[in-house]
Amino acid sequence: MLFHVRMDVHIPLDMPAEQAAEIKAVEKAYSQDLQRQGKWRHIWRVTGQYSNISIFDVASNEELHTILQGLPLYPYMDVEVMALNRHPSSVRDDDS
Ligand SMILES: O=C(O)CC1=CCC(=O)O1
Repeated sequence: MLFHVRMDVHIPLDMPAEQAAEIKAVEKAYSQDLQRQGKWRHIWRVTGQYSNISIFDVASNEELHTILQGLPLYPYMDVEVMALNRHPSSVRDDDS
């Protein structure tokens, strides 16, 4: 199942820089592990914003929910999820 996910990150301004850097490092490793597993298919920075647009390929709504709640930055994010279906006009074999 494919999902389009937008994550807007709002790290509190009073969080110590060292703590923020540590959370971001753990977040990166978590994300890259899921990318290597093929579950986090794409991640794109939204130009000019501390936001990303991601495509997840997971087995269920529950799996996506668990992945998102496991993000180290999750407590500091607004997350928007859209479920995707294959478009009948698509010529791509890898988008379902
Ligand atoms: O920087 C972001 O957009 C938040 C984030 C999600 C995965 C990652 O590595 O950073």
